[in-house]
Amino acid sequence: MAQFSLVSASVGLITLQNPPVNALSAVLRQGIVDAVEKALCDPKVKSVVICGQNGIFCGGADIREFGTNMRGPPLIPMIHAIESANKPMVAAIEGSALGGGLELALGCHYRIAHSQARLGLPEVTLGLLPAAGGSQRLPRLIGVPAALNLITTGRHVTAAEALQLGIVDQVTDHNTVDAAVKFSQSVAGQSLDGRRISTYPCPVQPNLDAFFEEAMLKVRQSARGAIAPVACVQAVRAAATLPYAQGMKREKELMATLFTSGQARALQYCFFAQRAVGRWSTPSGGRWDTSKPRPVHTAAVIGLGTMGRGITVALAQTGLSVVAVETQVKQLTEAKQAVSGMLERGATRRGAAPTPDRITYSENIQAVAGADLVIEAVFEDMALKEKVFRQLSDVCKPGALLCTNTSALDIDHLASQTRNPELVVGMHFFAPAHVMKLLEVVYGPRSSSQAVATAMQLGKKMGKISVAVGNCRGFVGNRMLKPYLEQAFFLLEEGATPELVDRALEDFGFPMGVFKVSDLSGLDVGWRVRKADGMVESGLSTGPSARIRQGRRYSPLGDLLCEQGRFGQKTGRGWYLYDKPGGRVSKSDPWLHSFLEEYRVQQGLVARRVDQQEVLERCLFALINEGFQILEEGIAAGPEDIDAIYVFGYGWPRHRGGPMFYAGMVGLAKVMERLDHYHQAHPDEPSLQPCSLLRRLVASGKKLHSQL
Ligand SMILES: CCCCCCCC/C=C\C=C\CC(=O)SCCNC(=O)CCNC(=O)[C@H](O)C(C)(C)COP(=O)(O)OP(=O)(O)OC[C@H]1O[C@@H](n2cnc3c(N)ncnc32)[C@H](O)[C@@H]1OP(=O)(O)O
Repeated sequence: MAQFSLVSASVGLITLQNPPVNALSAVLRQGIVDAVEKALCDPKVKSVVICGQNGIFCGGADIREFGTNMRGPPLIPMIHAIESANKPMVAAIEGSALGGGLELALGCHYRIAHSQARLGLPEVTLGLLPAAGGSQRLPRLIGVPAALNLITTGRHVTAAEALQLGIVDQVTDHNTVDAAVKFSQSVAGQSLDGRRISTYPCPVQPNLDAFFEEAMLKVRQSARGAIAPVACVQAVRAAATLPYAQGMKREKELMATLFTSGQARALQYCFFAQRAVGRWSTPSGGRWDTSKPRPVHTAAVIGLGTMGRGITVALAQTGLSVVAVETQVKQLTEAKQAVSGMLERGATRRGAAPTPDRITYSENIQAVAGADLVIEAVFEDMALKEKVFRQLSDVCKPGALLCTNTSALDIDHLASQTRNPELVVGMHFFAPAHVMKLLEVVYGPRSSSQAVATAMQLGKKMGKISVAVGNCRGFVGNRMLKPYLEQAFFLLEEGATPELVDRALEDFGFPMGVFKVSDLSGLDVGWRVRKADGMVESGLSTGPSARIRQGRRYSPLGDLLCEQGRFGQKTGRGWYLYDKPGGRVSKSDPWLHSFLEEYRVQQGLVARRVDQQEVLERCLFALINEGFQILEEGIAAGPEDIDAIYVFGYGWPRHRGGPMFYAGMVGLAKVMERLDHYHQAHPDEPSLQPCSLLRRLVASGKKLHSQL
């Protein structure tokens, strides 16, 4: 609802009340309409201030209402009524004014913001555009380039930037409502003719056509198939070229297409999934709302390779004291330099002071004795990690949480090396650890719920999307990646090229195809793992056993490239060719194509035409099938956990909602039917055999996601 009160004898104060973020639900919209009417009819009221309850102006339209039978007064006439009012309407912006919240403020005649406030039109991130006049008013207020930037990226701006851009009229460090009330009194009675943004002409943009052509090109490139950014450009173009009323008509048309699109549903699902993963639970009964995290003031990192350095930076940026341990002197010296460089660059980006003084370096593991939490980030080798955990168990203070940054190894086995296995959890960071948003928090059967809660809370403080997952080989993300990679290799054997496979995946929306990613992260990484698993046979043998391991199909292609020293970008050659070792720009490699042809001949394989649809179905449906298996085993608590992991850690296109959501969009019956089809053709590939949860869901007609 919206509360109306009279303050300072002549100011009508309208307070939006819809916790937690004052989203513009039907009830709140009705409340605003009623309160505005009251204010305008009351002769005592000479000016009006609109503010939000609990330190937040408004988080925008109520996203939960989308896709339902929307009732209540619509936003556009409500905002027009505010703009056309004959008493000054002032928005007092604290906390956030986002989406419909900022559009409401743009309907006001003046905007006063607190210095800590954030403003933005993030609709594009939900698959929409600012369709309550935002796409038409903002360009008129701040000019086309600045508005286009805000609307197509959805970025939030600080109050200082909003002032500089001209979105707000005043910024205060004091009580915003008081400042707005005072301000409103000072302008009461003045003409409002120049204050109604919809009446402004859009500032002239030179070379309009060329400007929008270039903008559209850029947006299409970065959108990777998302339709909302493109519609946002079209809406701003309408603002720049059409009178306001026609621009509004165009805004409405464009919104109508977006509003019911699958992409909007997927993006809005991601918004809620990102928040849902914070409400974790474990099979043993641990829960986010009943488990109290332990306080962490000092954290320690063991091992300062690439991952350890990133984790050290991420911890220091969170404001913790960090003890960083590296037993090799040369590595330690290099790490100190690298970490301070990363901190400096991070500080420059954020406009903050660097924080190297929070880090103490040591060559001795004894230095971690006082830490509340230790993250082991040594080389991915079980024997080495076992040794470190035995040492930590001796050295650390009672109650200290022991975490391992492994990407696949058994957490429970490591816990068994310590005196307090309940204090051991995995914290699987993604490289670069100070940049990537995802953190898998891995609990073993003996991890206490307090240990999980502590790691989850630390992840949140570090700005990560933390997802609690169970203990199995590769956890959730890497476990699902295995069948995806396998299928990509098999497709090469059957006639595809790395270019064809990568193109299909990039057209789907991944920033990089599987072979480009493999070149970037290094082919030797997987090779080492496969060797340790006894999968690698040196040289190329022929005959039926050459491509079978442990009774299932196996492709040695990656091993053969590694034997040639082709490790990807770092050696300048991998699945692609680079101009030099460390080069970033991939080129097709004729050698690789001849190698594949020779390989097929040697193996008696006849190349056939593989199309994009087969690439997508085999790679993605095999990955999704593993996701269902993971759900069935209870390794992930729900589909949102898997989807968040893939969207935030593996480049899954957000506008497709994550792999499990995508499966629902395609239709579970179709996914199962295609898997069955491919499994019949390739009976030696168990990852193509639909798992029993998928079969049961299809048989019962049940859905995995309520949104679908
Ligand atoms: C045929 C065509 C017809 C079309 C007619 C339609 C006309 C529509 C016209 C205009 C449309 C306008 C579009 C919008 O306004 S879309 C919404 C834009 N706003 C946003 O994207 C902001 C989203 N929220 C946030 O960014 C944050 O929540 C923030 C406000 C910054 C607060 O952050 P924080 O303090 O960290 O809190 P949480 O994010 O955890 O949120 C707390 C809970 O509140 C829920 N929430 C937040 N925002 C909304 C919202 N706008 N609607 C509904 N619910 C919201 C959030 O999910 C949390 O709850 P839970 O944990 O249960 O998920």
